[in-house]
Amino acid sequence: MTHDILCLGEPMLEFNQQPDGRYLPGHGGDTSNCAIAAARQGARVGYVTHLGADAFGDSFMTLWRDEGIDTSCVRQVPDAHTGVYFVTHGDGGHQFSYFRAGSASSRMGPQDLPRDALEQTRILHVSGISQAISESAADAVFEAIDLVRAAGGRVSYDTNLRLKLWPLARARAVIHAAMAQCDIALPGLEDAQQLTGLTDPDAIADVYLKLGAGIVALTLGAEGTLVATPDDRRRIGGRQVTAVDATAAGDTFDGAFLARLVAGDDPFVAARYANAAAALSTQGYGAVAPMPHRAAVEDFLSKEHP
Ligand SMILES: O=C(O)C(=O)C[C@H](O)[C@H](O)COP(=O)(O)O
Repeated sequence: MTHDILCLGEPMLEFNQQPDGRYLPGHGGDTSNCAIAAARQGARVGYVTHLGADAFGDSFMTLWRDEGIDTSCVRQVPDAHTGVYFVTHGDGGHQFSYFRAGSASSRMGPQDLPRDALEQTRILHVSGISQAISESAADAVFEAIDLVRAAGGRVSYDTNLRLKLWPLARARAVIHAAMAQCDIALPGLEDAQQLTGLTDPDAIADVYLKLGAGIVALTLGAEGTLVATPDDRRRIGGRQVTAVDATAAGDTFDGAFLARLVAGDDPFVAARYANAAAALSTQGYGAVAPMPHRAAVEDFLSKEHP
């Protein structure tokens, strides 16, 4: 199968704190979230990872199959577990606590890559988290990027800076080395401010264009997105909704944005669509459950008053 989008990284079982203190089980992991968001917009999506041969791993296989995501590049391994994380909600928004060290995904290395699938995909999507989980996973991402680009595919990269997983200096070195090989840069504003030391969104977009990306979509939270190409740049306004949980809003943006790019939209039109999808995804708890399908996004956009 030729994929429009192949995502590579670590999925994790999610336990998301509810207003009554109980934890709602679900599925998370940034690149898995992106894969599901893209599939819900109609893209042909596959996922590359290792899971534990455990009930959590089984539940991801069922989830992805239900979402129409190709799992032929996923392996369940007997000697390591599937990662887990908890989401708690406080004054500063949501927080993540991880139980992922030694997980099956973090033990992946370059030798585990599905070379044929990587050489055939139109877009490979990876992130700072895909590289932060272990040195072997970081190496696997670099190798995957080389394979995809040598075969003529494009690479998309979300910074997703997680300082619980690695220190800033190492994150900066690895993320920027990888982004120098990427076509589509998807930094979040707070991540990019820490990674570049700059505050101004336009100056940050310039950094990522200079690194080599042909499209930069810098997400600005509720303010929307700054989309920049070497020839043009525009701020695409955010959508106002009543948000209860922003977990995976960035990943939903990524998946929807990439799905619309492969469908032929220009990056500015794709960002308007993806802003709407991301806003809708904040209206319920959990990473995956509230992600909208295409019809809901179209409906929301049709009610827009510019
Ligand atoms: O932190 C990790 O390692 C995860 O993968 C857990 C989450 O599912 C994503 O981080 C959500 O990502 P955002 O879209 O940026 O909210």
